[in-house]
Amino acid sequence: MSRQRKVALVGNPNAGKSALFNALTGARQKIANYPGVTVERKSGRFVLPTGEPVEMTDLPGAYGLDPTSPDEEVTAKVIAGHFPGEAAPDVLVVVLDASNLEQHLVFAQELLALGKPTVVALNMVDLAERDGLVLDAAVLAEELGVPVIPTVAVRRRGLAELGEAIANAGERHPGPGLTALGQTERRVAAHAMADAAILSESKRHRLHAKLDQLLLNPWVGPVILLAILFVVFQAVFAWATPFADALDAGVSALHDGVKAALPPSLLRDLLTDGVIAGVGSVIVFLPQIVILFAFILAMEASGYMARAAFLMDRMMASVGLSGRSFIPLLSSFACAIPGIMATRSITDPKDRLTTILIAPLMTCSARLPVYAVIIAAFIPHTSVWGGIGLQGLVLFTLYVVGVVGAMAVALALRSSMTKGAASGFIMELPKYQMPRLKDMAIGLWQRAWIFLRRAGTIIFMVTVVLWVMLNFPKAGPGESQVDASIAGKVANGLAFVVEPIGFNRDMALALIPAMAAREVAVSSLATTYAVDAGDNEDEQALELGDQLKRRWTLPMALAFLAWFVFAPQCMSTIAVTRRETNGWKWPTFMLAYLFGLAYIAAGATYWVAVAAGL
Ligand SMILES: Nc1nc2c(ncn2[C@@H]2O[C@H](COP(=O)(O)OP(=O)(O)OP(=O)(O)O)[C@@H](O)[C@H]2O)c(=O)[nH]1
Ligand SMILES: [Mg+2]
Repeated sequence: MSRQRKVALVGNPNAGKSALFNALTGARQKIANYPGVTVERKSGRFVLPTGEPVEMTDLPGAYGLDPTSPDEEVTAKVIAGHFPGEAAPDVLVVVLDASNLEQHLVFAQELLALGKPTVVALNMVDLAERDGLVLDAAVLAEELGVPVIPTVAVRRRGLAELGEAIANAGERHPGPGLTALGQTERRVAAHAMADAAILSESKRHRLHAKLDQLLLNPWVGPVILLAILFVVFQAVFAWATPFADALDAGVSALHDGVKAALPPSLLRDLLTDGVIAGVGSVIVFLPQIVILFAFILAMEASGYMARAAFLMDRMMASVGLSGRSFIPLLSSFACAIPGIMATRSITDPKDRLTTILIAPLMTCSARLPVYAVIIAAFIPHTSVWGGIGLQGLVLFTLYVVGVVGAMAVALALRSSMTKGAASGFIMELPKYQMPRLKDMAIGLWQRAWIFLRRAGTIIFMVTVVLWVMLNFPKAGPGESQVDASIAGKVANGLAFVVEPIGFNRDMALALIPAMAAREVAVSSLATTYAVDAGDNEDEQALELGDQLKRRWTLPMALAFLAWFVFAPQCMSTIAVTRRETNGWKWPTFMLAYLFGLAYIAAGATYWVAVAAGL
C-alpha cells in the first residue's frame, strides 16, 4: 500500500485556513479575526469523497515563501519538505480571501509556481457577496490553471466540492496569468487577475470605509477605544454582582452543609477550611471572567480588535515596538503563556524578545480574582463624577498601570539591552463582521473551562498542601495556630523582607503558594483565615472580604494590589519564557526585574498612602 497522501492548507494570514481545517477535519484549532493566529503547523485526518484518507495540515499564514518571521519559516519549510521528519505535501490547497483577492493572489502565484498539484479554495465568498462583490471562479481558474472552489469555511459551504477537487488534483498546466517571476510583477498580475474575476463591486464597501475613517481617525479613534475599554471594566463589576452573590451564597451553603453533616474531625476541617473556603473563594470570580471575555471575544470577532492594534501602532512605535506586538500582548490579557507563544509571528528577534519580556505585565485573567477581592473589600461601592463606579474605575486603573509599566519597560529595554530599529507594521485589517453567537458561546465556554480547571487542579492542590502546612504542628493552648504552623513559621521568617513595603505575615504567607498561580493568593488568604478562626463561631461567619477589612489597612491593601500589577507570580510563564528564548538568561532577568518593580511599586504605594493619611 502506498503512503498516505499529504494535503497542506496555505495562504495569507486570516484567509480562513484554520476555519477550513476545522471544518474538514473536525478539529478545534483556534480561529480569530486577525492575522497571525496559527503559529505552529497542525495536522488532522480527512477522508476524501473517494474514500481515500489523507493527512491534512494547517499552516501558519504567510505573505511569501521567503520567511520573515518564525511562523512563516514553518510554512516555507513544510512546503519545501525541509521540515525534519516530514515529507513535503503532495497537494497544496491555496486558501484565498475572496474579499481581499488582489492581495492574496500575490502569494498564490508564488505557490502555484512551485508546480505542485494545487487546488484553490476561494474562501469567504459570503463576505465578498455581502460587500457586493460578484466573483467569477471560472475566470480565476482559467487564469491560474487550477480548479478554483468557492467556499465558506464557517458555514461548511463548498467542502464537498473542495474534497472532490483535492482527490482529482494532479498534473496541471500553468494558466495565462501565471507568467510573473518577481514580486513586483506578481503584484501587477494579481491586479489584472482580480480585475478579470471581479464582476461587480458596491455599497457595503463604502459603509465599512466610512466606519474605518471614524474608528481609525488618529484623534477620535483612541477616544472611542478608551471609552469602550472603560465600559468593559464598569461592566465587569456592575453586571457580575448578582451572579457572584449567588455563587457566594452557594459556596457558603456548601460550607455550612458539610460542617453540619460531618462530625468534628480533621477531614471536616480540610474540606471546609481548606477546599471549600480556598477553592470556593476563587470560583466566585467566574462571572467576572466570563463578562470580561465576552467583551474581548466580541471585539475580536467583529474585527474591531485589529483596528485597535492599528491605533496602538503609533504608541507602540514610540516605545520601539511594532504593531505586530499588539496581538501577543493582547492575548496576554487572558494569559501570558499563549501571549508569549504568539510572539513567534514577530519578525525581528529583538522586537520579539522585548515583547516576551513585557508580556507578563499585561493583566492576565488570573489577577482578576486578586484585584476583585481586594477592591470589593476596600474600595467603597460608590459612584464618582456622576455615575462612574469607583470600583470599576480602580480596576481600570490597575490595567492601565500594567500597560503603562509595560511601555516604560519596553522603552528602557529598547534603548539598552534589546537596542535596534523598530520594524514596520504589516498587518492587514480584517473585515467587519457580526460576532457569531455560536462562536462566542464556544469561546466563552473554553475560557470558563480553563478557569474552572485551574481551580480544580492547581489551586485545589496548592490549597490542600497549604492547609496541611497551616495545621501542623498543632498550637499549644493560647497560641495562634497559624503562628505555630510550618507555613506560619516560614511566613514569619519571610516577613522581614516584605515588612518595609507594608506587608503583614498573612500577605507574606499568601505570596509563596501564589507562585504557582496568582489566584492562589486569594484561596491562601481564605484558608489562612478559616484556619485562624478555629472554633470561634463569630470569626467563622465572616466572609473573606470582612476578614481582610478587619486585618488589613487601606495602605496595605493598595500595596498588595500594586505588588500584583508587577510581580511575576507564575511559574508557567517563566517556564514558557525559558522555552521560547532557549535558556535561563532571559527568564532569570524577567524574574529579577519584575520582582524589583513589584517591590518598589508596593513600597511606594504603601508609604505614599500612609503619608496621605489613608
Ligand atoms: N464569514 C466568513 N468568515 C470566515 C470564513 N472563513 C473564516 N472566517 C473567519 O475569518 C477569520 C480568520 O479565520 P482563520 O481560520 O483564523 O484564518 P487563518 O487563515 O487560519 O489565519 P492565520 O492562522 O492567522 O494565518 C475568523 O474570524 C473566521 O471565523 C468564511 O468563509 N466566511
Ligand atoms: Mg490559522
